[in-house]
Amino acid sequence: MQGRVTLLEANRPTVTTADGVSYLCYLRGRIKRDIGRVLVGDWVDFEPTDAGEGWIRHIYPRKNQLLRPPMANVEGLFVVFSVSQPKGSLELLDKRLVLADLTGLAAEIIITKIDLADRDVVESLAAVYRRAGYRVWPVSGHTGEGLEAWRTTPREGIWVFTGESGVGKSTLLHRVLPEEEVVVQGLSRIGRGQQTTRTVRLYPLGSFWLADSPGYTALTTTVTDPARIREAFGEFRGITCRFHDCWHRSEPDCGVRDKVAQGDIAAWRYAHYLALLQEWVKSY
Ligand SMILES: Nc1nc2c(ncn2[C@@H]2O[C@H](COP(=O)(O)OP(=O)(O)OP(=O)(O)O)[C@@H](O)[C@H]2O)c(=O)[nH]1
Ligand SMILES: [Zn+2]
Repeated sequence: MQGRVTLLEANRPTVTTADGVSYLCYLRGRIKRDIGRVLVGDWVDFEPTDAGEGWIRHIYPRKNQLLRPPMANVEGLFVVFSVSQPKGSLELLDKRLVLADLTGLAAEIIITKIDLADRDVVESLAAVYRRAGYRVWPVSGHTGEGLEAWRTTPREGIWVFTGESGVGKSTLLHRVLPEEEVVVQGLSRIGRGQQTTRTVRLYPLGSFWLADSPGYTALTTTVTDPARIREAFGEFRGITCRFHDCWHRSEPDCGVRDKVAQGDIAAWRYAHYLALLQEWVKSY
């Protein structure tokens, strides 16, 4: 049978099939040797036992892999942002969005705590990111406003919350997942070594899977091609510059800089673009 690893607890994967049945599985020694450890998100073939458990026989190749939380085959990130209490950093937001893009992950932006925020501020922020090509969801984890539209939008695969501490990620999780099923995140020791790993569980949420991963999502990349960073700023697309390969830095007749000067492109987005170029592409 085929299924997806939806939980890894004490080194034992739980595999869930397309019809929603879960099997607590074992990993054969040979697979451990050949593939290493199984990750939440892995697609596997397994052999069910009479006792309702299963033996994993095969792990399918992974499309991608996150280090923290340790997961495979992630489709996208919900980058959670708050304009007040705490006021989020737009620099970190842009960095996360670009890193997601470079890692091959989709990204959508959730602006939460809108019950505490100035609506005009939320709307103008949303407009900037929609212009850059993102789906933006203004919501409140407290009143529930906006959550239905976000949750019921069709998506595929596994989605993970990410964002700064205290922004309201766990509040959103508790709001959309069935109360009795949400396990409090714990630290569990895995293997013989000293490393500790947080468990992640996947929940089906309409058309997609939501991971109840803890706050921090580690994304790292080594960019050698600065064009990838330029492409990650969707609002630059379709703008004409004198040079078709313009970096929008100090080149003459740069359409992007004109748009920034006119206020059509947010000055902070442009500033973050320049900063990221500098930070990641040292030789540039
Ligand atoms: N008014 C209001 N408060 C919220 C909202 N969402 C979360 N909070 C509050 O903000 C605080 C932090 O929320 P959490 O959900 O714990 O934030 P988190 O992102 O999971 O935080 P970390 O675990 O540190 O990463 C809590 O006191 C919540 O009650 C919201 O939509 N409106
Ligand atoms: Zn330009």
